[in-house]
Amino acid sequence: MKVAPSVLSADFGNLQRDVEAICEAGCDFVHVDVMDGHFVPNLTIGPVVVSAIAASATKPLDIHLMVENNTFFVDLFAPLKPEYISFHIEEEKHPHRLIQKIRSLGIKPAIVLNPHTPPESIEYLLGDLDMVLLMSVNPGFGGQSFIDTVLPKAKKLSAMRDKINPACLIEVDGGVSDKNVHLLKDAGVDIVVAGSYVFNHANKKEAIESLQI
Ligand SMILES: O=C(CO)[C@@H](O)[C@H](O)COP(=O)(O)O
Repeated sequence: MKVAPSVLSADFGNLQRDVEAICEAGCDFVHVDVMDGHFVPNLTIGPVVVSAIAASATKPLDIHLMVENNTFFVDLFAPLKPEYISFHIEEEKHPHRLIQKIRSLGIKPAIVLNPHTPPESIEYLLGDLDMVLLMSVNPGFGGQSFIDTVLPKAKKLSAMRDKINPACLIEVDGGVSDKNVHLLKDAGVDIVVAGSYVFNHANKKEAIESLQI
């Protein structure tokens, strides 16, 4: 299991220190939550702060867009050369076109599904994706409880992925800890995003390693 700590739970007064700390502690990706105050009822960071994160990070960025105008934000963040840009299927009229655009910029395209969105909604996109991100909380905030219906959903998606595009990774985000990571692994998940679990832990290396099972 690979681990992408969510910077949303970092101390923003000491962002450089916290980003360096998770990278030194052995995380696999740095997960960056971009919220516009419209698609979700919260507002986070834009390209100025994300470029400061990129400058401190020694691990690849995994940018999760929670925004209304995906194309505008893809253009804003592409120059930072993240590993992944993920966008919500619920907010995109032309997801296939956007996948092609992200790939043409040299970035791996990923799609995010909210807790209620079925995996079948992306059946005909799966072959073109590098990753699918399943939300296990309602997007917008860190520190929420894990919604366990993501487990059968991840299993279903994993079976679809094995048939259609075995190289496509499955990531789960929200309420992840050492208590549920084994269940996620059994369901076929490859990457977990963890915010409060990693940043509230006294020893970040220990926290990250407890998820890298
Ligand atoms: O995208 C989001 C929330 O919208 C997540 O990345 C959270 O930031 C994860 O935080 P925890 O649930 O692990 O505290």
